[in-house]
Amino acid sequence: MPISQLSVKAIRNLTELSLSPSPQINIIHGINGSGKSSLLEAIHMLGLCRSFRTNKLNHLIQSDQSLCTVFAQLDAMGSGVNQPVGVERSLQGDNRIRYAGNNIDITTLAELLPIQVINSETFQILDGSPAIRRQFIDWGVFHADASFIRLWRGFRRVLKQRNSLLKYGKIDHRIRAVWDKEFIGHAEQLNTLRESYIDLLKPEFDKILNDLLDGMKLDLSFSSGWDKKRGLDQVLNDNFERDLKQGYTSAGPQRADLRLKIDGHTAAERLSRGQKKVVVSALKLAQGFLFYKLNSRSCIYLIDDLPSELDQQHSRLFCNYLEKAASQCFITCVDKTVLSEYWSSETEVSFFNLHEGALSTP
Ligand SMILES: Nc1ncnc2c1ncn2[C@@H]1O[C@H](COP(=O)(O)OP(=O)(O)OP(=O)(O)O)[C@@H](O)[C@H]1O
Repeated sequence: MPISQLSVKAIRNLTELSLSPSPQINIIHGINGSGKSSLLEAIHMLGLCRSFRTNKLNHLIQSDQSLCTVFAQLDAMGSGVNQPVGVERSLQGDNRIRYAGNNIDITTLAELLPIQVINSETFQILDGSPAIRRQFIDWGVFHADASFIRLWRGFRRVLKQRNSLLKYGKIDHRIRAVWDKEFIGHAEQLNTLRESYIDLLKPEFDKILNDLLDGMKLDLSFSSGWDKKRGLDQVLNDNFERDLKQGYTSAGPQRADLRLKIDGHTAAERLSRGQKKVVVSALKLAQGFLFYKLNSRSCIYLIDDLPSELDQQHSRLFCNYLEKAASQCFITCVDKTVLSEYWSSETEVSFFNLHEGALSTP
């Protein structure tokens, strides 16, 4: 069981709250403004030290409070052994992260508590900028390959350095050769990790989408961020004068993207809102299934307002998949009856009613 005990203090309207969630399905219900999304945000904070709703974490801290905390008992490896994990964030921006009695960093925390969010923002995977799709890919690569984070940080450093040389305007060709070599080395390795991940993700996604969207076929493909036929060395050379004028590197993994097409058209242009929700949910489910295959443990799903955009049939199919994923899920909705019937009798489903930031007994 991932989270067996959860306590939240001073996150938005959640003054102080404790609950013992089910290892499987948790339905958080309540009227608008009762604090449902805030509870998901608290769990997200516990896993990643950030919110999925805002970059300004001070908005998360309850008005008149100087810090917020989230604490849980966590069986991170699914071995049956719980360890305490806690995150504290102050108005000054200090994070304190503790696991099993030790201070840990955010990367270690993210490894311990792999979290997937499905909410209205998840549509951005289809409609939004390539940066959002790269984030989606890199979530998977981070959890699939331990070398990713070091490589990614190295690549960011080299890219920053190359871009500042380009901005400066004059580059000695020997210095340029050194940085291009570094850039290409990092870029090729990063690209290989991303390509391998998408190769593994694709069959998972195709299968889930086929089941969820009545056999609809979408073509998922990965684009590296440069013309692979010419090779990155040649591309950097060909682009050099333009890059110098613009002051940044126009090709490389920083331009990678995920393409989703249907009958040759961009999925974002073709699909209805409900279909888009199914597609992005299928992508997130595929990541969860693949995560399980690669790591023999499950990730946690935070699903904000599951019924919105989905009809009954698709909600049911989606819930069936969540059951199969054997993940711990926290699902919010206004009316609990909508989500009461979709589960098999073996599934442990817990309901939590929120009212003005507090749990009320059923
Ligand atoms: N920093 C804060 N301090 C105190 N209260 C806050 C803070 N930020 C937001 N709130 C309040 O917390 C409440 C809970 O918001 P939340 O978005 O969690 O509700 P919800 O149950 O998900 O609602 P909905 O069903 O409308 O999506 C809101 O009334 C909001 O005004």
